[in-house]
Amino acid sequence: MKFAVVTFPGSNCDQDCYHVAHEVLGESTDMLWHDDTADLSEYDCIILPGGFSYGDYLRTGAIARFSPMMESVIEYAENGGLVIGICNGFQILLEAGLLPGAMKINNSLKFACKYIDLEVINAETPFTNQCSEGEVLNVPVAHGEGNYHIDEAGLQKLIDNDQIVIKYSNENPNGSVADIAGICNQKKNVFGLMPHPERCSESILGNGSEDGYKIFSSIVEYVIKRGEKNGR
Ligand SMILES: NC(=O)CC[C@H](N)C(=O)O
Repeated sequence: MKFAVVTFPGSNCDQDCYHVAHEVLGESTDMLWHDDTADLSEYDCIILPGGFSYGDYLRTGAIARFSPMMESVIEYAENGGLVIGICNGFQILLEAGLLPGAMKINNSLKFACKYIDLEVINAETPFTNQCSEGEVLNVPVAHGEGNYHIDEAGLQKLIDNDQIVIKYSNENPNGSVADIAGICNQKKNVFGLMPHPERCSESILGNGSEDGYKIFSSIVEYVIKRGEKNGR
């Protein structure tokens, strides 16, 4: 399969995502630059990485959302392409309107940087099929603006459509509504999460968790199965 990672000015997890996709998973992976547009149809999954795009000015993701490459990503997502936005990538997906809701500054007004337990709520998405429902994953968070907000009607929609993919388990590090750590769109092809699975996808890092690998291997598994179904 083929991944692409988009780099924005201020991205700081793009190389980590590339490393996991290319080195750890062993999949073909391209780096794309925010200021280009591209026909993304050759890719099986686009990764919007974490970081501080445009210095987090205005609101996180609010400027990056207008990058030319995001026009291509929006078109790709609307055609059913897989998109995963990690941390700042999630913030960009919200600003781009590919996912519902908005991000506020953490309730603590402090940057939260720690390992945290997550509960898998929906294990039937392209991004979580290697997990089981209720499984707890230990994955680091690192953000100042991860306080996910959505109004009551919006939250009910997320619940009704099984769009809440992962929740904070023991501790909510930012005050997000309903302990939400990651959501997908209604069609389940766009996924945004605040925690960083690319930071815990291999044992050599020595941090005791490789749980992030399950998110990336879910994507590979989904693409393989989809290919088999389509006779590819
Ligand atoms: N690790 C990141 O992606 C940083 C997230 C973000 N820009 C924040 O601090 O909220």
